[in-house]
Amino acid sequence: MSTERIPFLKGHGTENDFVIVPDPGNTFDIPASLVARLCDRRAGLGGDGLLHVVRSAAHPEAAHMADAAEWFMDYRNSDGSIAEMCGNGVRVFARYLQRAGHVTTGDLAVATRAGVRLVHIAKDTDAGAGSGPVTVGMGRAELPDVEVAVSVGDRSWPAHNVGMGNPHAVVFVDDLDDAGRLLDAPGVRPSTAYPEGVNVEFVVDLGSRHVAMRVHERGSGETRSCGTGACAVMVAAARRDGADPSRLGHPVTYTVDVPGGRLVISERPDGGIEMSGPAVIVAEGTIDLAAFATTAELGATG
Ligand SMILES: N[C@@H](CCC[C@H](N)C(=O)O)C(=O)O
Repeated sequence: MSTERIPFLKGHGTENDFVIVPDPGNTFDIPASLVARLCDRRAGLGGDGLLHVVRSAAHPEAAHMADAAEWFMDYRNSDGSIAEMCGNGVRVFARYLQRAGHVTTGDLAVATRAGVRLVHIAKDTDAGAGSGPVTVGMGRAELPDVEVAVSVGDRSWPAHNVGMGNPHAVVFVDDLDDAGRLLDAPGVRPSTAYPEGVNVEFVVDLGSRHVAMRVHERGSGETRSCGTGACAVMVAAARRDGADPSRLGHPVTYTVDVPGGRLVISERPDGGIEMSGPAVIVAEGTIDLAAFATTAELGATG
């Protein structure tokens, strides 16, 4: 990257936090190593992931969606790896577009690696600018017919295999502490079930159609929320509870509490899933790229 200073914002959705890099023309090269440094909570800005904001027409992975969605969410996990979709991220992405004046409240389409997602930005509440919830059409869940199991230490549970554009394994446990410290990724078997890795959600019941979860995210570790994970949890809970909307013939709604807040998720009889939650921008500034170069890189350029 030749540019020495680039703009950034910081935002979160239910405390799943992101470094946002606006780059409409896709002129910045942001390699995985730089993503990891920017997301580092001690040596960088800190974040569970990075949202690279690019016009679809300017990005080779999104140009085919440019007619349907002007903007592409080029999402990266905090270790620099690429993911297909980020449910909290797409709400924060929409909030950034609103704040930057690219869109107003109402409907917009966002291109992602999982396809185009329709987003609705609600009007502000009395709480101030950017306070209205953001609702995202998350598409349909895929339910591969493969038995999977999740383990932590010497304990193991059968898991629900749910695809939300990205892969999830959902386990129902008696206590969220059963997940342990989640510093390391839980074991998931068989390894062939998730060749690209997996996000793992641990879930407890709080009441009727009300659950709480913790998550270990592929590429980011334990986070305080995962939007796609919450949708996977909703789908798994509805199947477990005999509340499959396609059988009932009406929508089903679950409240999913995460360590960083609350998400409300509905599934329609046609399988379409909608998620609502907050999206907040908390800071804006400039990144001095020289400060993120390694000693070796500085030596090579200096
Ligand atoms: N936090 C996100 C999911 C981000 C991607 C995930 N770690 C993966 O690799 O699939 C969300 O809110 O959905």
